[in-house]
Amino acid sequence: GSANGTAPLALPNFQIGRPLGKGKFGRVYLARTKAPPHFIVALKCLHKQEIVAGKVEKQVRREIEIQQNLRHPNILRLYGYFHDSKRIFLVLEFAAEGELYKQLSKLGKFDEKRSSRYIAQMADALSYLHKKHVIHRDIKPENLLIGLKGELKIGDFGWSVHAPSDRRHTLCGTLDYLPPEMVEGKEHTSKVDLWALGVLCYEFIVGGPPFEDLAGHSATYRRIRNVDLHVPDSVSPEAKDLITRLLRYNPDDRLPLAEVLQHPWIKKYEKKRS
Ligand SMILES: Cn1ncc2ncnc(NCCc3cnc(NC(=O)Nc4cccc(C(F)(F)F)c4)s3)c21
Repeated sequence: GSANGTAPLALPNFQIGRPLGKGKFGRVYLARTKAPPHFIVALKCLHKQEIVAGKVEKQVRREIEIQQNLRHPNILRLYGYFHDSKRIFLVLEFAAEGELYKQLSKLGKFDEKRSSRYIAQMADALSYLHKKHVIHRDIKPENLLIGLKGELKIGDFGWSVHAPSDRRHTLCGTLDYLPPEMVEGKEHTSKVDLWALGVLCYEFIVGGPPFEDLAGHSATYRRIRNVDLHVPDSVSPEAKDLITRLLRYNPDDRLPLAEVLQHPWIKKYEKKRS
């Protein structure tokens, strides 16, 4: 029970603020609890008929079940959810600095110090996820947010699964982050996230994904399968070394997360402990 007699996680208990963004299946609003302490959250509103039409209700359920049990500073918290006749609401941690991809498109690319810190935070979050046998499977700038202290937060576990998984999904959205094994519809393991980490590192430093091919999907597929990688000379040798150790065709040849966190390019920019 609560002060006004309704369950705490219910719409009447929230004051809705400005829209924060809109995704495929619904909008996100800044919100706060009416009753003190005024807890600030991001409220994602999903429309049930769109979820049913998109045949993604299983994924939303899985996301809620997975994300509710995750506690890590670089993973956006899902505090809970509630629904009314037409909508499902996800009560999410509010990431005060907003969407990472917006900063990336505004700046064009990140300097290597900022990129290194983001990649270190990603590797930390991914090793936490993999220890819980969760593969995110959808690591890309659009799913990353930035917290109050400039820290990276992985959001949107809509495509995460318990490892290993070979469930075929109609993969929607960008192909740029898919590893060869997913492009070829093979069984995939948590090592798909290692490939995505390499793609992300390249995109942060260079400003665009490594296998993008404006000739279209099949050209991108081919470049991914052939690991047709060209790292510009503007990229430092240490950063290039990490990228090439993650973007390996064979999942078992990809640098494990523990070694990513010990890589010279990561240690070089680690926050100095005063
Ligand atoms: C923009 N913005 N600015 C600040 C800020 N702070 C927090 N959050 C923000 N935005 C919301 C980020 C999200 C986190 N988790 C999500 N989860 C989801 O959207 N799940 C989901 C939906 C529909 C269908 C499916 C599936 F699986 F069925 F496909 C899964 S969206 C913020």
